Amino acid sequence: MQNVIVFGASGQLGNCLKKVAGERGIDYVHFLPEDEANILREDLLDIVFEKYKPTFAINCAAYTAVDKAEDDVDLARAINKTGAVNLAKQCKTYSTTLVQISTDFIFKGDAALPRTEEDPAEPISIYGLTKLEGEQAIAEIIDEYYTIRTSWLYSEYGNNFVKNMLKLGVERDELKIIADQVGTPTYAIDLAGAILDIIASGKNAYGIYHYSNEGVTSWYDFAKGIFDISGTDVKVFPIRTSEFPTRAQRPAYSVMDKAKIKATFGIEIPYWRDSLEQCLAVLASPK
Ligand SMILES: NC(=O)C1=CN([C@@H]2O[C@H](COP(=O)(O)OP(=O)(O)OC[C@H]3O[C@@H](n4cnc5c(N)ncnc54)[C@H](OP(=O)(O)O)[C@@H]3O)[C@@H](O)[C@H]2O)C=CC1
Ligand SMILES: Cc1cn([C@H]2C[C@H](O)[C@@H](COP(=O)(O)OP(=O)(O)O[C@H]3O[C@@H](C)C(=O)[C@@H](O)[C@H]3O)O2)c(=O)[nH]c1=O
Repeated sequence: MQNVIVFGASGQLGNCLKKVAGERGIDYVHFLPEDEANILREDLLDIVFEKYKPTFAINCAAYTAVDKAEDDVDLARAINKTGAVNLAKQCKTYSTTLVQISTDFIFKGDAALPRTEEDPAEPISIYGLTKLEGEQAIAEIIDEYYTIRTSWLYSEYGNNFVKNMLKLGVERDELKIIADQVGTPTYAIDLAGAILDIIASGKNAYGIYHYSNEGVTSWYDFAKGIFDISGTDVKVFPIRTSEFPTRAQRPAYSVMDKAKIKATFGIEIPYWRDSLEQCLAVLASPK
């Protein structure tokens, strides 16, 4: 019998896991509030692991403010690396499998082919670096882990590019969006479903996996898709990265190869625009 605990439950992915688990009638996943399960508080983790003795722990907790992380290195590293270490140590004690969520931003982004799990990581931001440090620390402590790298997450919950565009689209007459950063958006609801599938599979195929929606796009085309589907009337202009300076550098190309997760777990992945339509329909529906 599975017994699963979720850290970072009030974030975007945590909320999506809650929604999908509810829709599937899964009652063995426990969503832990941060005051009960701060991943930097080893005393609280001792209590939580002793209480649940979980088969799986899903780590959705992270420092995700990419630009802010450049000036907030210690906190980003504490949450993204030390937090992961703390969870891995508990998982070792309780024979728990850790599901760690990581990012396409561990890649440099100078390749022209979808990145596989074996491709070298070379982060160009503090966020990407600290997420990679978290991945590597987990692998040094335990063998029984799934590290799932995903990209460009969005959903009806939390702060994300889709909700930001919908807001800016009504506030402004025109927007300039970077067209030379290419990747794949991921509907966090789809990712949540995949995580629950992996747990339910009963397979012990531990290691690193890539998961995003299918397809390839730029932030510019993603924004165009959001405005087309939602019927938002705003002019959108494609620009180069150099025309939109940000504190952190972002990979120019971060498309991920998903062959491994599809072959290992038989997971079917929706095309990014189909999932975007679903999310926008949810956002447009009466609350
Ligand atoms: N968002 C994205 O575009 C992408 C995200 N990812 C990865 O996916 C995962 C989920 O991201 P997402 O849900 O979007 O992120 P969010 O920022 O929405 O959620 C992260 C959650 O972690 C919580 N948290 C922060 N510090 C701690 C702590 N010490 N203990 C417990 N909880 C803490 C945050 O709480 P609070 O808000 O109070 O700080 C927040 O609720 C992360 O690992 C992220 O790196 C990967 C690719 C893309
Ligand atoms: C608001 C805005 C953004 N942009 C660009 C900046 C950036 O290159 C891109 C996306 O900006 P955001 O700040 O929304 O996204 P960002 O926070 O960089 O998204 C990343 O978050 C982390 C957590 C991840 O792990 C990544 O996979 C990725 O999703 O859009 C424009 O070109 N014009 C605009 O008006």
